[in-house]
Amino acid sequence: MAQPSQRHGWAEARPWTWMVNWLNCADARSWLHRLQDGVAWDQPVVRVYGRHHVVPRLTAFMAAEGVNYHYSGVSHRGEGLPDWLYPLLRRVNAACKENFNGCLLNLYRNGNDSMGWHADDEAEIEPNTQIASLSLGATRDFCLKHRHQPLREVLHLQGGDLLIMHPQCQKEWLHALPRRKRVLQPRINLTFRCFIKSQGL
Ligand SMILES: O=C(O)CCC(=O)C(=O)O
Ligand SMILES: [Fe+2]
Repeated sequence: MAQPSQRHGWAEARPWTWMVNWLNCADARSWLHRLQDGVAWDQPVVRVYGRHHVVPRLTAFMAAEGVNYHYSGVSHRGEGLPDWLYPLLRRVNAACKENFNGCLLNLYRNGNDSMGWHADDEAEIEPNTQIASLSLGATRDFCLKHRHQPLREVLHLQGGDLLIMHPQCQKEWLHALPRRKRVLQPRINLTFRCFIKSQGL
């Protein structure tokens, strides 16, 4: 019997590639600790529909000089990628066949921290490039829903998993990381992105 999605012609392949255990346990744990202790984490205030909110997680931004990135009233400026990130960046670049020049980092201190529905479709991101999302630490549910069709997915992302979001993922789908009260351990997520550099740099 055809699945409902096939009967309605919605059986196209999903626009992402999920690489489970892309980093082995030891590497995933050592990157988690290094990032937890070595990154200057911040808790920005964002403006959404004219109201100010403290984001429910900690964040950091790392990018090449000349990259400027704005979302929800928050501005980030690239100051060069740190040398210690390159061994990881080279592996992510090779897995995705991209040349990422920036990374947004999120630290979810426990299951109370979250991220709402959105797509990473800002004008500063190079069109038709992949976004690579590396998970470290606690397993969390990563939810996706199609913008126009009744399609939803939940991926249980574990420490060491690499999720490659293809360009259609931002065009046609939204994603979110909902609160999960039972999760007590921290999780770090890095999203590697190709940013358009400002003119003249
Ligand atoms: O934490 C995650 O898995 C998602 C992060 C995310 O969507 C983002 O940084 O844009
Ligand atoms: Fe995102």
